[in-house]
Amino acid sequence: MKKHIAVMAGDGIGPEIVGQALRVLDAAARKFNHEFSTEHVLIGGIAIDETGSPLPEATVEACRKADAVLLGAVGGPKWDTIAPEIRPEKGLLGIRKALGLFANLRPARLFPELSGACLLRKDIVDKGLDVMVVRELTGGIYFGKPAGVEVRGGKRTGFNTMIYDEDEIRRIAHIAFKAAMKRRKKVCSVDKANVLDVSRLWREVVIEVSKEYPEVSLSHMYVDNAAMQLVRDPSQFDVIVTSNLFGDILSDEAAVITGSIGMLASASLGSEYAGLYEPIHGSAPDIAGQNKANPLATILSVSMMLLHEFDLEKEALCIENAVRKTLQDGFRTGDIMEEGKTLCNTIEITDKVIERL
Ligand SMILES: NC(=O)C1=CN([C@@H]2O[C@H](COP(=O)(O)OP(=O)(O)OC[C@H]3O[C@@H](n4cnc5c(N)ncnc54)[C@H](O)[C@@H]3O)[C@@H](O)[C@H]2O)C=CC1
Ligand SMILES: CC(C)CC(=O)C(=O)O
Ligand SMILES: [Mg+2]
Repeated sequence: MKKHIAVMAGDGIGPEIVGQALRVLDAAARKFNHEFSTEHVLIGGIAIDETGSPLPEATVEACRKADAVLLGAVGGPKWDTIAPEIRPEKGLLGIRKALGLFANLRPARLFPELSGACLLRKDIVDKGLDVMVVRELTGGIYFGKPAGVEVRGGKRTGFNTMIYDEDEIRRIAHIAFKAAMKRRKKVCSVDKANVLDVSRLWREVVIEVSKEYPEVSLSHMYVDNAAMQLVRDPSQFDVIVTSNLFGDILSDEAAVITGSIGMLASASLGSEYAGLYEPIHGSAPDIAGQNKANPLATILSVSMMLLHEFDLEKEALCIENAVRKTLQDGFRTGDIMEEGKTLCNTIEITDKVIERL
C-alpha cells in the first residue's frame, strides 16, 4: 500500500515524539511492504515564528490532500503573551475545523503491564480498565460566538458561548453508539443539563439517537459527578460521549487510567477529509528538548491511523503488541517508571518498540 501522510510536529516535545513515531511507522512499512511518504508542514508556535500565522494556508492544503495527518502538539510559554487570534492553540482549533474533524476518539486503556504505574485502587485496576471517550471536536464553547474580552459598564468582561445545534449533537451521538456496538454496548452521555440549556438539548438529541441502537444501553451523568466517578471507578464506563470542553477535561483525567498522559492516543475524524492522529497531551514545555518525553501515545496514534484510516488491522496490532512487549520487558520512560524497571529516554524506548515489531 502507498499512502501520503501530512506531518505537523508542532512545538515543545512535538518534534521529539513525532520523530520517534515516524521511525516506528517506517519500520512497520518495511516489515509489511508498504510505502508511506511524509510531508512536514507547520502548525502552532513554530508556524507563527516562520510565517506569522499558527495555521498557514499551505498546511491546510497539504492536510486536505493527504491520506492521513499526524500531529505532535502545539503551544508553549514563548507564545503565551501574543494576541489571542494568533496563539498556537488557534492553529490546532483551525485545522480541526478546516478538516471537519468533529469526532475525537480517545481510548483510555490500561496495559496490564502498567498496573503498578496506575494511581487507581488495586481492586479497581484488577477489573481491567478500558474507556472510550468520544469528544465532540468542532463545536461547543471552543468555537461559539460571540466570544471575547471587552469593556462593559466600565469593567473588563470576558465571554464565550457554548452552542450546539441538533445536527452537531446527532452526528457525534451516532459515532458514540456505533463505537459502543463494537464494544460493551454502553454509552454514558455526560452533560450539565441541570444548569445549561445547551446540555438540555444535548440530552434530548442523544436520547432520540439512542432509539436507533436498541442494543446499546444509555445513561446520563452530570459532568461534575462524571469527573469524580472516572477516578473512583472507571470500570463502570464503556463509551463516554460528551461536548468539546467537557471531553477535553475528562480525557486528561481519563489518562490516569492509562498510567500517564504520555500513553493516551487519539483519532480525530470527520467525513470529508482524512483523519488526524494525535496524542491527547500538550507540548509539555517543562520536559521539552530533554529526550525524556514518553513517545508511546504518539506511536499508538500511528497504530490508530493504520487501523482507522488504512484498514491495516494486522499492522496496527503489530505496533500495539510491540508497545505491550516493550512494557512487559520492563522498559519505561520517566512518567511511567516503577521500581525494578529500566528507565529509558524517548529514543531508547522507541528502539525497544522497533526491536519488538
Ligand atoms: N493537542 C495539543 O497540541 C495541546 C496543546 N496544549 C498546549 O501545550 C502547552 C502545555 O500545556 P500543559 O497544560 O502543560 O499540558 P501538557 O499536556 O503539555 O503537560 C501536562 C503535564 O504532563 C506531562 N506530559 C505531557 N505529555 C507527556 C509525555 N508525552 N511524556 C511525559 N510527560 C508528559 C508534562 O510534562 C506536564 O507535566 C500549552 O501551551 C497548551 O496550550 C495542551 C493540550 C493539548
Ligand atoms: C490546546 C487545546 C486547543 C486543545 C486540547 O487541550 C486538546 O485537544 O486536548
Ligand atoms: Mg486537552
